[in-house]
Amino acid sequence: MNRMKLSLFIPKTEIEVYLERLAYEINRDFKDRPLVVIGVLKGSFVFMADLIRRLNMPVELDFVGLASYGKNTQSCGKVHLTRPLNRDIAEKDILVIEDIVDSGLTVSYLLKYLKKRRTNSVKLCALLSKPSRRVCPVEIDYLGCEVEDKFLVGYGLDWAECYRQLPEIFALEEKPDADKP
Ligand SMILES: O=P(O)(O)OC[C@H]1O[C@H](OP(=O)(O)OP(=O)(O)O)[C@H](O)[C@@H]1O
Ligand code: HPA
Ligand SMILES: [Mg+2]
Repeated sequence: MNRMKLSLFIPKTEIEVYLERLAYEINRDFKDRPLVVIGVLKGSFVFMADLIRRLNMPVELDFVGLASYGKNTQSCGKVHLTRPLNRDIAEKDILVIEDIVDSGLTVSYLLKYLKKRRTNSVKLCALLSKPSRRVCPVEIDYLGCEVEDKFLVGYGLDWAECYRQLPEIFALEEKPDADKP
């Protein structure tokens, strides 16, 4: 990918509206029930940090590392487990945190992985969903917003490991090439 530009896609103020609503829904549904919140690294870490500080119930955190994009804007089709879950989650209520559900491959892989662990319940919270790109059907229990088919970066989302630190979400777009006819 060359000659790329960033266009603001979801500003901070809008991200905050999604955070408040999602936290409200999770607090309402779980009340004081303790939750094990599992973030999918690396993309979810910024969203997760902001969301958990709005949760009222006792929360334990853990992480699982999954990757399938690398330097591409499309999944390679195979999900790699880069960090396994290092704790027993039997009988626990689990909330999985994703930055984005795109093809659905990552989350489908994870839900299958968690199903083997005799949890009490597993719910999924994602900030973004790109339904037009879905390959694996996924039920998202708590969703920030649906987005169109654009490659997004910032707020934890990367392209080739870059842009995760941006505080807002941008679309990565090709610059019109002056040399092209
Ligand atoms: O629905 P999918 O098509 O599977 O795409 C969603 C996943 O892809 C991204 O992870 P990535 O593989 O880029 O790893 P990263 O989180 O380390 O950036 C993103 O953070 C999600 O985990
Ligand atoms: O739009 C995206 N941006 C960054 N990472 C992603 N992984 C799936 N979709 C995306
Ligand atoms: Mg990525």
